[in-house]
Amino acid sequence: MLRIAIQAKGRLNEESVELLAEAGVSIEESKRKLLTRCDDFPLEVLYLRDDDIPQAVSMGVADVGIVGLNEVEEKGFDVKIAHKLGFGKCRISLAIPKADAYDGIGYFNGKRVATSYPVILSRFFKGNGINAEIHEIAGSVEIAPSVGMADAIFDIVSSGGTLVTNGLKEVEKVLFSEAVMISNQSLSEEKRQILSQLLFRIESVERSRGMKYVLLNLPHEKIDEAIRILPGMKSPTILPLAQEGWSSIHVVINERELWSKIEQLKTIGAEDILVLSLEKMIL
Ligand SMILES: Nc1ncnc2c1ncn2[C@@H]1O[C@H](COP(=O)(O)OP(=O)(O)OP(=O)(O)O)[C@@H](O)[C@H]1O
Ligand SMILES: O=P(O)(O)OC[C@H]1O[C@H](OP(=O)(O)OP(=O)(O)O)[C@H](O)[C@@H]1O
Ligand SMILES: [Mg+2]
Repeated sequence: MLRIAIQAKGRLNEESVELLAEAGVSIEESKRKLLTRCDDFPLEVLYLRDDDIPQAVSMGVADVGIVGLNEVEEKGFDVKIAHKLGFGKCRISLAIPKADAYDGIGYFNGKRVATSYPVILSRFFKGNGINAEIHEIAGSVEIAPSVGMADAIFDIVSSGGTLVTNGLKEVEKVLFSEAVMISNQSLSEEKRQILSQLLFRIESVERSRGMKYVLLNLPHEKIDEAIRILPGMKSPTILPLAQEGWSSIHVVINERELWSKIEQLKTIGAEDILVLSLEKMIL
């Protein structure tokens, strides 16, 4: 049995639960306690505050965890980053009052900077030879300059909307973060195997993201041209249709290229085109 810690509530909770469900590991909402066993996979789910996940994993209270890279860096516990998960993307940035002129990082010398990430910030300042005063606050960091609590801030930015609302501008992007799967450094062989099974499932889900399954009908003599339009992809499946002289082609296409490929296929005579979502790609 592997024990995974995920955020109890907040920004990463929903997507963590969803990812596990897509990997065939379902947690019944009705059964939800702080520690829940999954029915269909040897996994126990422990719900924690995100701040506590790195320590729980490093101590072995949980074997693995889903948490923002920012928390892993800030807390500094010895854990392994087993997989980047691609959601909860944000950055931690330095921001200053909009009206201030910014002429480089020397701006911060002698300034008071409010943040919930003092470790990452002091490492950054140290690395850049900046001597600033760091004020640790737990939340509502963006309000600090306008109430005179600080001259600048160091906090999470995603759309940048919160900064604009508070009359601030982003001047240095210090850390790019996303949700990551962390693991304890010394998992037993059995737990390591469950984790690699879980990661295999997660990778199959990730691979299918943005991919579409396309079916279309085409005259036999156009098949070579169709294959040329679809280079770089695994060879398409070609099945004869009951109608003489026609085939059905099945192919997986990246959503980004979908319309341009379909337009090209139509010009060579493709008909009856069906585009389906792909749930999983297991290689
Ligand atoms: N605006 C955002 N856009 C994208 N990701 C974000 C954003 N804000 C935070 N995150 C990511 O989501 C994580 C959790 O954010 P959340 O605001 O839920 O944390 P919290 O308030 O500290 O929660 P908790 O109650 O668990 O301590 C952050 O550590 C960060 O990795
Ligand atoms: O650049 P933006 O898209 O505006 O996002 C950034 C904001 O998002 C987070 O706060 P959240 O909304 O989670 O509220 P919180 O202060 O309760 O954490 C973070 O602390 C920033 O304040
Ligand atoms: Mg927190």
